[in-house]
Amino acid sequence: MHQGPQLLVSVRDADEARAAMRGGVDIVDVKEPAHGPLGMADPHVIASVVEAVTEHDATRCCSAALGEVSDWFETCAVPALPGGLRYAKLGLSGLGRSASWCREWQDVRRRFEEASSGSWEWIAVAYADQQAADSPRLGEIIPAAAEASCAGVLIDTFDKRNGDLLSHLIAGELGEAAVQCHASGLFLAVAGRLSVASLSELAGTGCDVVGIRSAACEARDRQAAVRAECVAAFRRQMIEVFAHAEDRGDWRRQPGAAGNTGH
Ligand SMILES: O=C[C@H](O)COP(=O)(O)O
Repeated sequence: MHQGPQLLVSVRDADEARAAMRGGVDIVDVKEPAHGPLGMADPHVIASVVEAVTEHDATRCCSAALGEVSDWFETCAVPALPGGLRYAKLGLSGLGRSASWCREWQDVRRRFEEASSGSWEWIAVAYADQQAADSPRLGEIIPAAAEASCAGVLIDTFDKRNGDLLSHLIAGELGEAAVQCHASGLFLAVAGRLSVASLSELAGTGCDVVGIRSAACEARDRQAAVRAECVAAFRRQMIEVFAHAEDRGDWRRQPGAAGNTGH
């Protein structure tokens, strides 16, 4: 059994979730890619993915993208999330110059919690292309995530047309982020147009979760459907590359082992 990072695959519906599970995904992330980097799927779709995952294999878990915090400013009501989610995440784009982004993030998190009967843990999201996203900096988000009792931090890219994660942050910066996250009881997930070619650089960073959508789809087109063969091929490479780099990082921490619980 491999002990490297867990593999997260973003899926848009239950069919894609089943394909990702055939390919060996660990964390099934529900996201509508047509609605942006953290596009929220319809709550009924989220519920059907949770059901498909629970039926298939209870050892896998689900996360959901809930859009950007700013998406919910003008909306009176946020939708109720279905039960069975392990993690949820909200983006912070557009809040880079807001002195009150932490409070705005907290307010939207609270609204989702109050609207829903189930519970989950939060993942804070830092965009590697922080200027394009106009989001708070990674260095501000990690302590805020710890303060908010998040389970982890995801570093992703905002503009999916402009480079991958490693074109915005070098492996050393990801390694520093992993050290800071782990010191605060948070796991570190990384994503952003990652491919098998990214794996050797990621292997020394200490990341706990590797997230993909593009690499899980035919021809790396993130709007296309997730294919089991693409997920399986990525997973095989991930296990191999991380096994060879065993002594280079502290990647043995897994989501769920964090000191923080609840939200
Ligand atoms: O959370 C993971 C993202 O959905 C990754 O998507 P991407 O590989 O297309 O950047």
